[in-house]
Amino acid sequence: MSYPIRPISEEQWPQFSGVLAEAFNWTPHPTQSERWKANTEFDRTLAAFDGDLIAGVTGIHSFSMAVPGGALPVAGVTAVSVLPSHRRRGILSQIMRRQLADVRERGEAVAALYASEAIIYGRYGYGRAADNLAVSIPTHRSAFTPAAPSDPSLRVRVVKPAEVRSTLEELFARVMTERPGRYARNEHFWNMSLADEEFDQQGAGSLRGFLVEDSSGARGYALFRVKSAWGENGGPDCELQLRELHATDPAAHALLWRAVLDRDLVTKVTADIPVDDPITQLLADVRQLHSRWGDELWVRLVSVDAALVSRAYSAPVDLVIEVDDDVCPWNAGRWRLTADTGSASCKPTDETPDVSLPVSALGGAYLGAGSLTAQQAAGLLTEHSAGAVRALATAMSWSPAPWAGLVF
Ligand SMILES: CC(=O)SCCNC(=O)CCNC(=O)[C@H](O)C(C)(C)COP(=O)(O)OP(=O)(O)OC[C@H]1O[C@@H](n2cnc3c(N)ncnc32)[C@H](O)[C@@H]1OP(=O)(O)O
Repeated sequence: MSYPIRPISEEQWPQFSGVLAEAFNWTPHPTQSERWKANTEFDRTLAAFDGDLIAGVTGIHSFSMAVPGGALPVAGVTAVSVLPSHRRRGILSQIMRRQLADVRERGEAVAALYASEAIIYGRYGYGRAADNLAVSIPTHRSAFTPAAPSDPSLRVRVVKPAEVRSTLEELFARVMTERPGRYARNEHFWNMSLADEEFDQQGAGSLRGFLVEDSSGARGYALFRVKSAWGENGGPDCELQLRELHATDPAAHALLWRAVLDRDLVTKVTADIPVDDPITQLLADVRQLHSRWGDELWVRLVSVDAALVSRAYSAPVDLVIEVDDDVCPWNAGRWRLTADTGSASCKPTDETPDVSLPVSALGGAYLGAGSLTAQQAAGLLTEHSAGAVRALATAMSWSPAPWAGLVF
C-alpha cells in the first residue's frame, strides 16, 4: 500500500505530535510539547497520510555538526514514528526513502540520528558511528591517579544554570568542534537543555551546575541533578546524575569531575560519556568505572563523494572503494578516494576495486570510529587488495572518539 507523504503545516502539529506521543508511549508535559514544537522545522517534517489520518511522521534538524577536521551541514533525523495501528506496512521505509532524496536535493551530504532501537536503521544505509558508555562511579572509591592535573588558579562556583546561560553557550561553542558528532545548539536546544519544571516529576531534583573559572573567566561547566535517597542504615545514598560536562583544558575537566564526585551525601555518580572521556584515565582504580556500552549516533552518507571530501583524514590514502547502496542508488558503484592530511578527492571510476563494502560501513567510520577493521574481521566487507581495509581504516580514524552527547 502506498501512503502520500508530504510536510505538515504548523496547524497540523497536534496530529503530528499525537503520532509521536502514541508511538513513543510518551505523555509530554505541556511545556515540553511547546518546546518541541518551537524546535520543529515544519518545512523539513514529513507525514504519511492514510486519508485524513496522519499515520507516520519524521522531522529533521538542520545541524552544523563537528566531523574530523571541522564542521558541516548535517540532517539530524528525529521524531520517527508510525501509529501502532499502521506498523509493519512499509510506512517507515517509504518515509526514509523520501527523506533521503529530500536531504540530497537540499545539498546535505550526511544524515545522522539517535536510534530508539539498534535494529532499525542499518537497512536504510545508516552505520553505527559513535559509541556511548553509561557509567556509574561509587564516589568513595573515586580517587584520581596522583598524576591528575591540577591548576591552583582554578576555582569552582555553584551556579543556577539558567542564570549563566550565556557563559554555558560560549563555552560549548568553544569546544564544539573538538569532538566529531557534537552539533551547534540553537536557542531551542539550549531551552531544552536547561528546561527544568517537568523533570521534577522524575524525582531527580532541579538542574544544578558548577562552573570552573580562573581570573580571566570560565573554563568549563557541569550540569547535573541529584536524586535524594537515604540508605537502610539511615545514611545518605544520593545519586548525582551528570547531564553534561565540558571544559576547555584537562585541569578544568579534572576539577569538574572532582567537584561532582566529591559532592556531599552523594554515593554514586552516573553519566553517559564518550568511550575516551578523560575520566577513564583519571580514576586511580579504573574498575570503579562500572559501565555499560551502547550505540550512540548513527550516520548515513547521503552523497558518498561530497561526504568523503568534506572531512579531514589522519593519514594519506589512495584506494578504489566499491559501494553497495540500494536505497540511494546514486552512491552505488566505484569511487577513487584520494586523500592526504590536507585535502581529499572522491571521483567515480571503472578501475578494479580495492575494497567492497555497504554504504553503512562508510557511515559507521565517517566520524572517526574504528569500525572498518572490526567489520572486516567479522566478514562484513571484502578486501580485494591486501592491506586496503587497514589503510582506509587508518585514514578515516580520528581522535577524540565521536560522540554527540545530547539526544535529538
Ligand atoms: C531517529 C528516531 O526518531 S528513532 C525512533 C523510532 N521510532 C520508534 O521507536 C517509535 C516506535 N516504533 C515505531 O513507530 C515504528 O515501529 C517504526 C517507526 C520503528 C517502524 O515503522 P514501520 O512503518 O512499522 O516500519 P516498516 O513497516 O517500514 O518496516 C520496514 C522493515 O523494518 C523492520 N522493522 C521496523 N521497525 C522494526 C523494529 N522496531 N524492530 C525490528 N524490525 C523492525 C520491519 O520488520 C520491516 O522489515 P522487512 O522490510 O524485512 O519486512
